Amino acid sequence: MSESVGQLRLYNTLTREKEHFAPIDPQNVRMYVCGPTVYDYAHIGNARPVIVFDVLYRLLRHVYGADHVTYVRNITDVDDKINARAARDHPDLALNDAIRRVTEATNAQFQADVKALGCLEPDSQPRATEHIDGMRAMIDRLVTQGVAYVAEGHVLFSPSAMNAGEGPRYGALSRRPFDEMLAGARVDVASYKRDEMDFVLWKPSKPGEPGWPSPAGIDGLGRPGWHIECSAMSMAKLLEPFGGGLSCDDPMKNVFDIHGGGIDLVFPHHENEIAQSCCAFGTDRMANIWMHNGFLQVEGRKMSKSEGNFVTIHDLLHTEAFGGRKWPGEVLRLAMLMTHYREPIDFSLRKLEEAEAKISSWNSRIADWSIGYFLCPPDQHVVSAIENDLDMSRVLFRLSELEKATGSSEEAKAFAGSLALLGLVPSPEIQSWIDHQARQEDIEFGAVWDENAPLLIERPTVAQFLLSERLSIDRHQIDVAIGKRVAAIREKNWSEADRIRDELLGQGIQLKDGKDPTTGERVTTWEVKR
Ligand SMILES: Nc1ncnc2c1ncn2[C@@H]1O[C@H](COP(=O)(O)OP(=O)(O)OP(=O)(O)O)[C@@H](O)[C@H]1O
Ligand SMILES: [Zn+2]
Repeated sequence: MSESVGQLRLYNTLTREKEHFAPIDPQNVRMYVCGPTVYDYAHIGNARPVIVFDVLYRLLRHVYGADHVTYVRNITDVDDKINARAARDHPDLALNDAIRRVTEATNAQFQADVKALGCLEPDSQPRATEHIDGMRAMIDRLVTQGVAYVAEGHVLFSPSAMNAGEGPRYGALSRRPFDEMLAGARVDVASYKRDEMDFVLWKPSKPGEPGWPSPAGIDGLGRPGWHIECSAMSMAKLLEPFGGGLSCDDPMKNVFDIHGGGIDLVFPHHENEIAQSCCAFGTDRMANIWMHNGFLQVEGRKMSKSEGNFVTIHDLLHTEAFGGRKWPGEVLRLAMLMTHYREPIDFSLRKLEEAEAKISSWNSRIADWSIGYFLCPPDQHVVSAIENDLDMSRVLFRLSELEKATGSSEEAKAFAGSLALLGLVPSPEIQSWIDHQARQEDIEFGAVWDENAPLLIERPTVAQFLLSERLSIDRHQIDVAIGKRVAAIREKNWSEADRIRDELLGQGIQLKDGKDPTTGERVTTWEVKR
């Protein structure tokens, strides 16, 4: 753990205050973020929570240690929108096969998209369809407790039954008056509901639709509602392995640290998650801190599929759909991080250009300084700024100070380490992949390398940059080896001289012996073997 333990402050939607963060168990800091519903390409608005919570994840790993943080981001692979898309796109297939096609392809695309945006993989990415048993068990518990009821093959949760009890209040997170919640719920007013506010935990499936044996003694197959999915997946991944869950009545074992998502999820989704989990476990909270990112907007309106004002992450990375050109992942990432995560962002060409100018000036500074990102610890002021509810404007200010440092100074190294902490450099996996590729004879930097590696396609500047960075890390080592070889040649120890030459060649470094035109002395230079 670093010395900054205990400095972290996060804005909590539950209390509407910036709070000091104290993990329930510093050995295992637990965070859950609502992930995508996989039926279509993710748009750049969907990338905002992924990037914001990736920065928080990286910070938590820095503060508490990489092995002491569990980050779960779910994949919603059961949803009516998915069924509709599957039927439309694959009319020739049985619905369940069509659904599998849609969810697998969409999920693979999402994973590739967010990786290109520099996001680490969460520790766990549960799929709703793998946790139906947990959902059924929670639903049974809620029915037994009298806060949910069966009607016409559905199971519904009753907020008014919850509020009639002793426990936490429904509506505490969104703090909306009941009538406003009614309007905002956008729930269909179905005949089987006792109350308009009641929301679906389980619904019957028609023949041919995906379905599982139903809970609460209902005959026939059915499927879960969206909200119960997150309650069950957070239970399975953040509570059960640590002694919590439905069979445990220790309240603290059934609470985790941080729950996140976009601001649109506060109501009804998160309100409903809280209602389900708190009633099922008998706790007063589901998670201690609730964090929500603001919208990414276009001309003042939320970017969304239904508005039709969206551009996909894939299109930004790989096509010329936006601004007539492609945009590298780190530029998109920085453009997102230049605004505080709770503020709205207006997505524009100018924003991307501004981010790109910063990235290229930073990259060339680091290349000039010959510093490796991953070897340097981040600057403490940058860490403190991120710890202050991800205060990116202070981070950017500090980076602009550090950028003025001189090469190989502590500040220069702290600058490089800070960019690594922010995920603004390609990940180590990508870097080692590039190193591997660089050793292949037929690699031409600047070319399209591999259609199956979309991350690197059309990103020659990053590739070249990484190559120079890799070499700058090794440069000293190369110079030392050349010095030893010169000494061996002087002693006429040819076998040792050849051994050193071959060893370097094995690392992709080709030596060239020549003579200085004026002094006539032997000069050895080197280049990357092509
Ligand atoms: N314009 C946006 N700005 C910021 N976050 C967003 C935006 N649109 C969606 N999100 C977030 O993306 C995450 C994934 O949500 P989901 O897959 O349900 O997308 P969505 O809400 O269906 O998108 P859309 O509104 O376009 O239909 C959620 O956390 C949601 O809050
Ligand atoms: Zn959720």
